[in-house]
Amino acid sequence: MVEFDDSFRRQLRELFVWRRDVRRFRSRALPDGAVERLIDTACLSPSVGLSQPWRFVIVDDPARRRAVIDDFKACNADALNCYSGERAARYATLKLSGLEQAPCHLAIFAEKSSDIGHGLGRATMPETTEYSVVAAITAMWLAARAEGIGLGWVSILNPQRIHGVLDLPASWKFIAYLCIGYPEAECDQPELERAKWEHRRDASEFTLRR
Ligand SMILES: Cc1cc2c(cc1C)N(C[C@H](O)[C@H](O)[C@H](O)COP(=O)(O)O)c1[nH]c(=O)[nH]c(=O)c1N2
Repeated sequence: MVEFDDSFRRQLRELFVWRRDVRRFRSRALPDGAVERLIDTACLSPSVGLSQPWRFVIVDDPARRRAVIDDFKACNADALNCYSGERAARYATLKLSGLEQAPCHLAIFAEKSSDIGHGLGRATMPETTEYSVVAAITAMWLAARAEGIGLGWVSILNPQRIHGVLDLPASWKFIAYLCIGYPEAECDQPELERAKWEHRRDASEFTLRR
């Protein structure tokens, strides 16, 4: 039996406060085994029916990385076109990926056709497969921060193109593309808040009782 005391709980809260979506990385490589360790921790996450639908693809190949970066640039240009006026000007100033600098690229997929878990919990809500993978990514995000490693989620990508670039089974659904490395700086405030794009709101705004 493991017990957690107040001091641990305070530290855990600080971990949540200081976890950041990181887009600015140092060039320093991650130590051998660091990514595998983060994946190992992510695999302790809950999953519907214990289906463990997460699939991790460490993207080392320079040509594939370049193709992902090109796709991000194209999608980001399209995204900019969806805004106008002051909002467009502000969007253009945002740094929305660390793909060029991050020493590690990790693509994450949900396996939609596996028998693991025997379908439990998925019959009425098949999307719980994807939810399980996102739960694992959140765990990885926090585990990384606990080691001083930064993680940035890039979703400004075309899922079909990423799937093609990485040449994976059709039953794998693209969930996330992560940049991983050592952050240039630590901060307790989201970068989008500092850039005055959006601000973190109080939990009471999103909570109601019935
Ligand atoms: C599903 C999903 C997808 C994305 C993100 C997050 C999540 C959960 N975020 C990061 C997001 O902007 C960030 O989490 C919020 O701004 C809050 O900042 P912190 O994570 O608290 O630093 C993100 N950030 C970014 O710069 N480019 C992106 O494409 C995305 N995509």
